[in-house]
Amino acid sequence: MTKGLADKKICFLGAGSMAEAIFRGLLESGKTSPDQICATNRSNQSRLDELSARYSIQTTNDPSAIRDYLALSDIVVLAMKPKDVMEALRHYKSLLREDKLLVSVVAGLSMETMYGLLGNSMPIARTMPNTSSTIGLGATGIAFSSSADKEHKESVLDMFRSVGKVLVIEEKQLDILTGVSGSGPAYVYYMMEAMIEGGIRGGLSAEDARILTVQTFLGAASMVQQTEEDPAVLRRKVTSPNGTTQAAIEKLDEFRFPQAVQEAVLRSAERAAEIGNAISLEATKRE
Ligand SMILES: NC(=O)C1=CN([C@@H]2O[C@H](COP(=O)(O)OP(=O)(O)OC[C@H]3O[C@@H](n4cnc5c(N)ncnc54)[C@H](O)[C@@H]3O)[C@@H](O)[C@H]2O)C=CC1
Ligand SMILES: O=C(O)[C@@H]1CCC=N1
Repeated sequence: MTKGLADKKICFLGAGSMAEAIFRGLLESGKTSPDQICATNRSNQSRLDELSARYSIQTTNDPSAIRDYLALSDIVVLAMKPKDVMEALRHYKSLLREDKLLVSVVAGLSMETMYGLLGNSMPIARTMPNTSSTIGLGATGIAFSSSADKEHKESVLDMFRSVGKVLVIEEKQLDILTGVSGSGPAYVYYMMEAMIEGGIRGGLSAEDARILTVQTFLGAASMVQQTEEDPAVLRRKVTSPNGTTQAAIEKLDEFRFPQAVQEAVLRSAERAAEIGNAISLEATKRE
């Protein structure tokens, strides 16, 4: 077990897909043991039963037990939907103090808004992981508050390195990082869905179209990673003059594929900012 997370108690506020991806990585990498982890939600008992059976962690949805776990925790991971954040931070703010570290995975939620809701300057790591963390192949962006010290940073880096690659960036870059890698897996799945459908339309069985598509994505991503070549260079190596790939790329260009993907990335970033602004506005209104 590394120094960063050794003996640290970690409480997850939210027990959904992101929370599970992170604590699964922590447990599988051996960076924490199950007794260090507690996952909580508001009311879904069967989900908590499933998680405690699968990972042997502590779970609860009882508000007073959540308070007890929070009081004992060194690290609190905010892993709920943006719409639930304001209420949760207000509800638990007396327990979220400078002696703990808050790790948020919530899209768009700024440190300024969190500090406004908490009314203190506890150390915060604002992060943006993705669901590939579930299998240790996540990509996570992290920005730290100025109150985060070396040990806090080491703990958070340890946490997210256990589920994939980590980039420490400025907070203002987190929204665009969300557009690339936070939402990114969905664009890739969308393209895979379309390729499978195209294969089926052309006469392949659904199973064969899926096998070929998955292997093509795995192979292409690994080629970029292992050869370190520019994707554009690798694309040109597939594209014989006047061949099949050129014909296909011309069709993608006809539908403005590159523009569509770029606009999607930017729109996701814009949406993250909108979500963050909406929470900030709501928080100020209710002060
Ligand atoms: N799903 C994704 O691909 C990614 C999600 N995120 C962020 O992660 C956060 C969570 O997303 P998911 O795990 O997908 O959501 P989810 O809907 O799977 O899980 C949310 C969990 O929060 C719980 N919750 C709500 N209010 C609570 C409260 N007051 N106390 C304790 N638990 C509470 C819910 O019961 C549920 O267990 C979101 O803010 C999202 O922006 C970040 C990166 C990627
Ligand atoms: O769609 C969302 O809002 C979350 C954040 C990044 C990925 N999923």
